[in-house]
Amino acid sequence: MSGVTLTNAIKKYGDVQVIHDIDLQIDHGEFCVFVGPSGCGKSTLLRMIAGLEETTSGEIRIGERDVTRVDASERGVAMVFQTYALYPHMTVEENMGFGLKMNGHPKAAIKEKVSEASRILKLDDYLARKPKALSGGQRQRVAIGRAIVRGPEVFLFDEPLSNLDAELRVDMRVEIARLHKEIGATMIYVTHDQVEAMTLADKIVVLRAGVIEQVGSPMQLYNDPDNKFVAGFIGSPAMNFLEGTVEDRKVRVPSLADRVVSTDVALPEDGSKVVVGIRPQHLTIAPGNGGATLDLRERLGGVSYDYLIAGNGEKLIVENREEDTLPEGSAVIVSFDDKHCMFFDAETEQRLR
Ligand SMILES: Nc1ncnc2c1ncn2[C@@H]1O[C@H](COP(=O)(O)OP(=O)(O)OP(=O)(O)O)[C@@H](O)[C@H]1O
Repeated sequence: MSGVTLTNAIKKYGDVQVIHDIDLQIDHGEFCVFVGPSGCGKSTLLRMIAGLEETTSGEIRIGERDVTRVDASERGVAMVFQTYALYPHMTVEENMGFGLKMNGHPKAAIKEKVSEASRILKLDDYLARKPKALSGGQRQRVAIGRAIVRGPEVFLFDEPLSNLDAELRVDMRVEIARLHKEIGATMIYVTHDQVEAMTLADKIVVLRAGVIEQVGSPMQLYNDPDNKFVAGFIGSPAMNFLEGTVEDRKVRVPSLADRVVSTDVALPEDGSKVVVGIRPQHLTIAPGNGGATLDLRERLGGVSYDYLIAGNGEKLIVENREEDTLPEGSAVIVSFDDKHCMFFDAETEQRLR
């Protein structure tokens, strides 16, 4: 069994602490995705697991082994980076087998491992080519192949798709999901793309400023975020947030013409400020004086996104599946079912439950 366990993991660069006391359990065979905004420490945490960054204190285990002070090459992990760094003068086959060759593996064993990886990644037709004769997506597949032939217990991916164009990213995302299904190894994947996180992960770890904000399955984080940060980060387009005031155990939303929202969550005392969160697909608009204006409509085909400006300047996005002809600049009434609202403490940003 080769899950990964972090206990009180801390990373400091000099006096600057960038990873704070991380406790995390990644189960054997799990696809775990680290997400978070730029600079939150995703890559650092991955590199600590890989052994490419020293862990200042705390413990990292792979399966039963404490690998905290173990050399990267001895950890049983293989890493795939954003830049694939293939050897330009070697063929695909030689690139994939190179690591094994350097470790003195017999030729026949290397050939067998490379052909197995090539089968999984559908690279059979390209084995004799040099990297320059491959597309970006094919090159990244070779880089993944290089990781597979090493037979690691844990695969680590550091934003492997961010150099690819949008269409290829989607294809490669599907390939990586398929690869995980086929080989069933533990995989840890870093991205700042929440769509990648949602579609690939069994478990998402949301990081902010070196701290775990929440861990859970994609739908757990989407349906039941612990705080405003996670609620705003998971889901696309992002959840809308509006200022509200508690009154008589309800919430009044000034920017939507003082719409009053009922809820059975535990609200703070009257007069307190709260943040009301509601997802774009739970809002509908109709012409009328409801305190908001349709600023811009973005048509994507089957769906449109309506960008509204509500009273006091708050912005809202509404997902619209109708063929609506309402002109931009119209005054609109925004409707929603109260049960779809979430509430957050305005100070701590924690979810009110
Ligand atoms: N060698 C270093 N010395 C000092 N600080 C560093 C060093 N490497 C990284 N950091 C800092 O650690 C923090 C986390 O960086 P990291 O690269 O892990 O973030 P990230 O979430 O992967 O960001 P991105 O998505 O932009 O790659 C950042 O604030 C960064 O400036």
